[in-house]
Amino acid sequence: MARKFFVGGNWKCNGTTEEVKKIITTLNEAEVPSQDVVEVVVSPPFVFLTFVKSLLRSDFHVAAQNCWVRKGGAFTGEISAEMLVNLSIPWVIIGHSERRALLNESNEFVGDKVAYALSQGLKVIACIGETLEERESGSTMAVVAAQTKAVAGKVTNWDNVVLAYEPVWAIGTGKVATPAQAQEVHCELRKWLHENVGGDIAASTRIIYGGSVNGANCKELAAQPDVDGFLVGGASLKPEFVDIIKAAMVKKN
Ligand SMILES: O=C(CO)COP(=O)(O)O
Repeated sequence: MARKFFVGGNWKCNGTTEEVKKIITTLNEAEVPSQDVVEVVVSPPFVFLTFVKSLLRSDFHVAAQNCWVRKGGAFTGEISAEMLVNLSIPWVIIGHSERRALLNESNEFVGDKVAYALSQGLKVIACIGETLEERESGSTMAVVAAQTKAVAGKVTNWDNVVLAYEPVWAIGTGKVATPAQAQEVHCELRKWLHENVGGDIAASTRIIYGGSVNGANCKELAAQPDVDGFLVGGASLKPEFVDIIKAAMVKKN
C-alpha cells in the first residue's frame, strides 16, 4: 500500500480566537495538492477544537493534542477519547515529548493511551524521539525502539496509526535534523516494524518527522524515502505551513 503524505500542525498551547480565525482563513484560501496526495490535520488546543472544525475546509481534518488514558469519569481537567469521538474529532496526538518530559508520561502510559484511543475509534499520531543526551551517548535507536515497542504492543489496527519521530533536541530549537539523520532513524524504525510487527505493516505505516520543520527545509526532508510527512510545531501557526503541505509534491516527482 502506498503511503500517503501526512502533514500535521501541532499548535501546542497557542492561539486566541482572533489568531485561530486568521490561521484558518489562510489554510482555507490556500491551493494545495488534493486529498489523494496529502492528508492534512491541524491540532489546536482542546478549547478551540469545535471552533476550528466548524471553520476548517472539509479536506483538512482536526486532531486533539492528548486524551485521557481510559474511559472518562472523575478525572478533573482531563478530556476523554469518548468526548473526542462524540465531537467527531477523528485524530489525537499521543505521547508528545513535551508531555513525556513535563508531565512524566512513561512509555507504558503512552502505550495504554494509544490502546484506549484506538479502541474508541480514534486515529492516533504516536510520538517518539530521543533527547540530545541520548543521541550523544549513541542510544537513539534503543530509545525510539523502546518507545515504539510500548505502543506497538498495544496496537490492533495499524491503519489508524501514524508514527511521529520527533528528536527532542530538534523541537522548538531551530536545530532541524539533517535529511540524512531523519532518514537514518526512519529507515531503522521501518526495519524495527518489519522485524517486530510485520512486513506489510512496515511498508504501509507512515513515519513522519517533527522538529523545526519549516518552509525552507521541508522539501529536502520530504525527499527522503522513509520520511512520509511532518508534524509541525511553530511553523504550523504561520502561512508557511501551506508550503510544508505542498512538500507532498516532492514524492510525486
Ligand atoms: O513538537 C513539534 C511538533 O509536534 C515540533 O515543534 P517545532 O516545529 O516548533 O520544532
